[in-house]
Amino acid sequence: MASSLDTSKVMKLERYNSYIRRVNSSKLIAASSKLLFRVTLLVALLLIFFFTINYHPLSSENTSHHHIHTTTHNLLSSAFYGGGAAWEKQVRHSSTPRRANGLSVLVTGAAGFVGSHCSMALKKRGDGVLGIDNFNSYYDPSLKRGRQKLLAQHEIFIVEGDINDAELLSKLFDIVPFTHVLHLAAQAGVRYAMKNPQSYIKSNIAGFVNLLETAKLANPQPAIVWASSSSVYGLNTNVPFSENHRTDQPASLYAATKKAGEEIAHTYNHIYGLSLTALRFFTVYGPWGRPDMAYFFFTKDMTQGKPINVYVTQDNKEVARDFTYIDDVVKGCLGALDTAEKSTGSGGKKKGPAQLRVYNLGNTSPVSVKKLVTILESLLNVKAKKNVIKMPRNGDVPFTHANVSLAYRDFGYKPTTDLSSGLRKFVKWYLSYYGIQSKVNKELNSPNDHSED
Ligand SMILES: O=C(O)[C@H]1O[C@H](OP(=O)(O)OP(=O)(O)OC[C@H]2O[C@@H](n3ccc(=O)[nH]c3=O)[C@H](O)[C@@H]2O)[C@H](O)[C@@H](O)[C@@H]1O
Repeated sequence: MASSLDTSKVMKLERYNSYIRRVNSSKLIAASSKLLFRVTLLVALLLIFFFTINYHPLSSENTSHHHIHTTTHNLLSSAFYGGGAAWEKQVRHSSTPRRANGLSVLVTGAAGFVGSHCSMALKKRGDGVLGIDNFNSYYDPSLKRGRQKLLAQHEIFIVEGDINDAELLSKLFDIVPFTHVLHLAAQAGVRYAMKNPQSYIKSNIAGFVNLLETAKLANPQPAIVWASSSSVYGLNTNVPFSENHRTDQPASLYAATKKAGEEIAHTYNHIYGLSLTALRFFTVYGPWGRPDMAYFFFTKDMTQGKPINVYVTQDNKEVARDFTYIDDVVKGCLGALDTAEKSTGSGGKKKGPAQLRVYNLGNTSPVSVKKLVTILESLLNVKAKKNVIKMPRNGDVPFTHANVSLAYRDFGYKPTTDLSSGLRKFVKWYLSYYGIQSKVNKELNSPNDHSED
């Protein structure tokens, strides 16, 4: 009896245990399917989110949107980037020349100062122009958006992207057989290099190499004209600066990266047969200029009654620059593009020697910073609050002065705008762009001034 009672107890206990196991396992299944559902939902939402913000905007004017766009673009692969039939159509339309034997030019840094002016000039004469720009915030991106808007009115499309994005670059070269690249995208500014050295390495060295890597593989290989800088002359005291003077004493990291660019250009020309032309720009100024440059922020500070720092050398001598007006520089860039010979390589292989050139694009008549301020005082009709201080040891050189005979010989480069006339055009643009009604000198609107800027 006792044993049959025990047996039934054991059976009951087993049934109970098995019931508990069933309940537990169905609970477990329910819980894990809930979890699975939530994870799937989350992944789907994330995918939708990334896809939406990475979809290439066709004519985005929205800066905050762009900020998210570039940030996420850095996180994700460029597989999501650009693309789409409408986007490709714009790329093709913008880069197609409208004249016989017109060039098809990829302009890097097209929303920049020199880039936007050159893009317009090329388009006006019937060449095809496609821009690329990352719209970074080194200086007020709304000015870059303003230039983008102007370019869009002339049917020039700017792809929003970085020259470090190899996939994007090769995609552009797959779509368009560019004849030329005008490479102006860079981290500019001499003094900022002490604050953010890495940005110079990223844009001026890594970005340039990335572009050259893409160009060497392209078929046809384009001819490349790119922006070097007068700063490569560094501490050279031999004046005026000629292309054969020494450039091995850079005074700033900025100058060193531009000099490195010139050496890298030599390598790609030598190994892959790329046609490469470096243009050493001398302190370019004018309408739609860069707000980080002295003439620009002096104008801003002077109109707001703020003091400005006017540098002198350690031994109290005046600091001077060979200030060069934008229209002259644009003519130089177009001249260099027009005389650039074809690259000789294909599919990454050199087929013969190719052109390798370096030119100064300056104004040939240096003006002191003190004089620059006097001109601005007269144009703005205000007295500057000047702090005359010794030039901080931050990469600046005491003076620059270009010899441009080589550019004159090879493509007729001849600067025609003196600093007063150029600054008049700049100030006129500045006051109108920023909507400043001021007690500005009536002379600004002199009848001789037919500027379109
Ligand atoms: O030609 C070049 O290679 C370079 O020209 C400019 O560099 P920089 O000539 O130094 O031009 P600014 O920064 O506008 O300075 C112009 C002059 O004003 C002086 N300065 C600058 C700032 C300031 O507060 N006070 C002042 O007196 C500088 O020492 C310099 O002599 C550009 O900023 C560089 O990107 C370019 O590569």
